[in-house]
Amino acid sequence: MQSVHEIYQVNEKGHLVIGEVDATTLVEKYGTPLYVYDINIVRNNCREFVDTFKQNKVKGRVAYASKAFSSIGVLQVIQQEGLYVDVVSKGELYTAMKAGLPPEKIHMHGNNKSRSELEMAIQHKIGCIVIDNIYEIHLLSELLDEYNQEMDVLLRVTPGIKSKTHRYIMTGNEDSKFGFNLQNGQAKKAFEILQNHPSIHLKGLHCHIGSQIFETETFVSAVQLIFEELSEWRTSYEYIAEVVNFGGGFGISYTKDDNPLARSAYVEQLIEAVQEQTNRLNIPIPEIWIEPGRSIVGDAGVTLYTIGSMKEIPGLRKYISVDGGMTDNLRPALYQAEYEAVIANKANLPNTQNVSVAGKCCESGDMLIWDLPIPQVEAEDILAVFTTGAYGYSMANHYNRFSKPAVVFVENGQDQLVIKRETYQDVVKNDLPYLK
Ligand SMILES: Cc1ncc(COP(=O)(O)O)c(C=O)c1O
Ligand SMILES: N[C@@H](CCCC[NH3+])C(=O)O
Repeated sequence: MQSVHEIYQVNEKGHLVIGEVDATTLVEKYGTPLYVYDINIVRNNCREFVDTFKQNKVKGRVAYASKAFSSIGVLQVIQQEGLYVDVVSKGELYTAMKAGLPPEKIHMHGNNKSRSELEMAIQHKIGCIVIDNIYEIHLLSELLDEYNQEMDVLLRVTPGIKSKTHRYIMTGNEDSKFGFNLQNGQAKKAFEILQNHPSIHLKGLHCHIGSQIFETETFVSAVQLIFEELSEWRTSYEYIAEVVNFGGGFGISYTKDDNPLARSAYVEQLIEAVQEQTNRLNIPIPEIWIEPGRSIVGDAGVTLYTIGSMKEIPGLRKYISVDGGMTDNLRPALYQAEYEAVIANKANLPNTQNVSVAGKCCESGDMLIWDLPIPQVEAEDILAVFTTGAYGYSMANHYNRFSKPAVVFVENGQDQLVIKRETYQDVVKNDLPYLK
């Protein structure tokens, strides 16, 4: 596999170019750390998913999992590309509404939706709620009565599949906090409550087996298990699902060692597996919904940092420190995630040393990259870390009271600020003095 940065160009000055804009110009204009998104990549990723359904002449729906990166600007792009949006909180729902998404194009997830989250979903008349547990069924039912409203739902099931990914991002295994267990009859119990419910309309089943998955066998197993269940419900209750939703989880390439399939290949495998099951069971093919997050925005993002201090421990390691770290990218600390990077202002120089890139938080574990080949560098050089578009800004935090970086979109040579850099006033804005 090629290195991820090989998709980027380097200009005659030897500077990295993102979306036809010199990365060093962006740094001069907006400062660092800076998240930069090439919006053409986001658009192409959306289109690949949508077009695969069209080409296969199957009714499909692509909902962007906005947890990967939620902002008004990105959701406007998502809407322009015709996608739906999935949200997991009031904050994500609020952002989607502010971005102008029609409420019927919004789905809501969550393993512990609160009364007020469900109320907000009902008040805005969103398109679908993915129900996760029995408590939620009762709460939703009570609220729908109160509001004299109805709601389309999917039932989230955990099929008991261990997807081949990091333990923290598996969600389809039996021992998971998400969804109704298929094996032990919990899903069936939920179905029995919902089958003739006056205000909750069960459209079908949902299942998300995990994230950053490189193969399709586990998706195909999920399809088989879901249809086995649906077949039982058909025999016992004459129930026919209108929708099956297989979530997101399609892997992307962070380093040259990652070998994801094409986006279209994940979708084609899902379609094929569903068709096989519906043919076998002789039932109409339901709509197939998916919820990609990472594979929409992940490879579109690059984070630019300024290099500061450096330290060499002879015979052991050379550290270079940057002006961000686990506050803008939690993934290395949380999942030992690996990244590739280049020196944006020296992108045409040969690599002559191996370094470890440290963040500036007070944690030894705040390391962004352990082994990075780079040319000779000095303070003030710019480090560009690739593939930071998913779960970067969305998991950014204020540890050590760092302010959150700015986000810039670039497209066809134009750049635009879409999230302002936080100020220190922003950081303390909710603090109140303790008056005694
Ligand atoms: C229910 C659900 N849908 C979709 C996603 C998006 O996953 P990914 O970003 O891996 O595509 C997630 C996150 O893993 C999720 O929990
Ligand atoms: N935040 C995770 C993925 C979790 C997906 C949400 N269910 C990551 O960065 O890989």
